This record gives sequence, C-alpha cells and structure tokens, in this order.
Amino acid sequence: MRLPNYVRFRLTGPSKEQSHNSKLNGYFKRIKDKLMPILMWLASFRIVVWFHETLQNILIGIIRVGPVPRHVSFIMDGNRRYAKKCDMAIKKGHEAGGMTLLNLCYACKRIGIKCVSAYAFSIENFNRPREEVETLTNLFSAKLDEFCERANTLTDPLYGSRLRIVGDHSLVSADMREKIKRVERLTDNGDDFTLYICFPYTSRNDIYHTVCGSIEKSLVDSGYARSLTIAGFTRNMYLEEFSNNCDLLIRTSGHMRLSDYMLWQSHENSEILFTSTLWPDFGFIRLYLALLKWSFFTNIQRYNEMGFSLRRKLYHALPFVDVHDPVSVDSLPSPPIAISVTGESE
Ligand SMILES: CC(C)=CCC/C(C)=C/CC/C(C)=C/COP(=O)(O)OP(=O)(O)O
Repeated sequence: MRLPNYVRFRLTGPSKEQSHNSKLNGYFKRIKDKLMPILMWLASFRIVVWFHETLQNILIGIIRVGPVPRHVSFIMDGNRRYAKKCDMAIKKGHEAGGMTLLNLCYACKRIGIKCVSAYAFSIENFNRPREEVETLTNLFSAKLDEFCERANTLTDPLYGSRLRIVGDHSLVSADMREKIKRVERLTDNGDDFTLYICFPYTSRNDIYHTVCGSIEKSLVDSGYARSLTIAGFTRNMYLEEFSNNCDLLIRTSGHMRLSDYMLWQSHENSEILFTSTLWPDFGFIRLYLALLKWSFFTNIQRYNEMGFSLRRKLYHALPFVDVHDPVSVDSLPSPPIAISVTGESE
C-alpha cells in the first residue's frame, strides 16, 4: 500500500528535542532505531492513515471557522542541520525540506489560505559551494515538475494551484528560465491557491527592480510618475497582488532575522513567528498552532477596532459587579472655583 508522503516522511525524522541536547542524541537515536520498524509497520495499516487524515480534517474544519491569513510566507531554514542531525547527506536534508513545503502547501490550500510564498534561494546563496548550488538547483527543478504535474492532476490535493517563480532570473541559466516559463504557463489557470517560490530572490532586489521599472515607464510616459501610488507600485512587485501584505511570516531553525526577505510586505498587522524547529520538522501541527495563534489575535484586534471590549462585556454579565459605562471628560460638570490655601484668589 502506498502511504501518503507525510506519513512516510514524518516517520523517518527524529523529533526537535534531539537537536538541542547532544547528550540525548544517541539515546534518542537508539530508541528511534528500535521504534521505527514498529511505527512503519503500524503506519502501513489503512486504519492509521484514515485516523491521521480524519484528525487533520477535523482540525482544518475548526480553524476555518475563524479568520485565516490570506498570505503565509516561509523562510525555510535548517535543512543542512537537519541532515546532520539525521546522519544524512546534505542533499537529503534539502529533499526533506522540499517535501515539507509541498505538504504544507496542501494543508494551507485546504485551510483556505490563498497564497504561500517560500524563500527557496537567496541571491547570497550563490556563495555556497558549487556542488551545493547545483544540488539545490536540480532539486528545485525536480520540485517544479512535481508541483506542476500535481497542480494539473484532477485527483491530487494540489489540483488547481498556480505556481510562480519570482526573483532575479537573469542570474539563472537559460534552461532554467525556459523551465520556469513552461511551468508557469502550465499552471496559469489555477485560481484556488498560488505558490510563489522566491528563487533567486532578495527583498532589496525586488524593490530595486520595481523602482527601475517605474523609472523606465515614466521615461516613456511623463504622466506615469505623477499618477504612481503606493498600491500601484506594490502591484508591480514580484509577488503581484500578494506583494501588499504578508499576514504571517514563519522562519524556522532559531535565527531571528529577516535576511532581506519580505521587507516591503511585513507591515502593520503582519505577524512574524520565529521558531527553533528545523524546517523539515515543521509539520502540520506546528503550522496549525501558528495559524491558531494568528487567528486568535486577529479576532481580538478586530473586536478592539469595533470598540468591543471583552472585559466590559464580561463585567456587565456578572450580576454582583457594579459597572459604569465610561464617561467622557466633556460630560463632567465644571470644576469648583479654585480656592488658594494662602488666601489669595486667582
Ligand atoms: C518546492 C521547492 C522548490 C523546494 C525547494 C527546496 C528547498 C527546501 C530549498 C531551501 C534551500 C535552503 C537554502 C534552505 C536553508 O537551509 P540551510 O541550507 O541554510 O540549512 P542550515 O540553516 O541548517 O544551514
């Protein structure tokens, strides 16, 4: 029986705690080696897969009741450390990361999130060893084909998805540019869900290119610069209509910095979550908890904007608490005439 990718994959990776305590590493590894065959055997039962899927369906049904972010973005950090932790080749760590991304896209699409963007390759990543850059490019190319095929397969959960590869494509080979064009064309009609893969990308490069584009247009049309608005400028950026706002940005693996990513998009109500979990370990449950937190705080914020106070409502509901509505300064009577203690009137 063919198991879904997430089941097969989750069972091959150790838990997060292992990365934090090197002394426990060997201990966990021994347990994992003993438990893994049993877990694999259990997972081969249809009932286990059914249970896993049913639980996911229930959780997704619950979260869909509240507000869900429109645009979620990931800084997928920690693939190499994951590979090291699991005694695997670095390539395998990146492969695990690619699989995690596709699984999370599936979950996000079902939750009703309209767009996921992922920082797959920063322009600075070209400074990595040549073999690693090649490995990443090949993996990237394979994942594009996989996504494209799934987005066009009626029975696949990713069916109806649109794929966009954004960034400075002058830095990639002509073959890769061709492939990017092809997969974008093949997924053009997907309107349920969009995945933006940022490759090779940095925010400053995105802003720089948009500024250059605007200057070029205003050289042709002198009225363009005067009519340009922030919204219009934003729509010209790589992430098109999703350039305006990233509702939730998640960075894995413990680094607390943006690394030149989502600089324009992170504003006002954007939430940034830094987690120490390595990217390949960042599964459905971790995403779910992040979304739950986002949904809770967004609700509170929306109620506050409507002038609704949960505390006041609660106090009003209690019979033994005497609550007064807030009074404005203007509605108070004028203060008495001041009398000086020194006897001198003002
Ligand atoms: C679907 C698709 C196109 C997938 C792309 C594959 C993928 C997950 C790419 C991310 C590559 C990357 C530079 C990760 C950062 O981890 P790191 O190598 O910096 O790890 P470290 O922080 O442990 O050093």
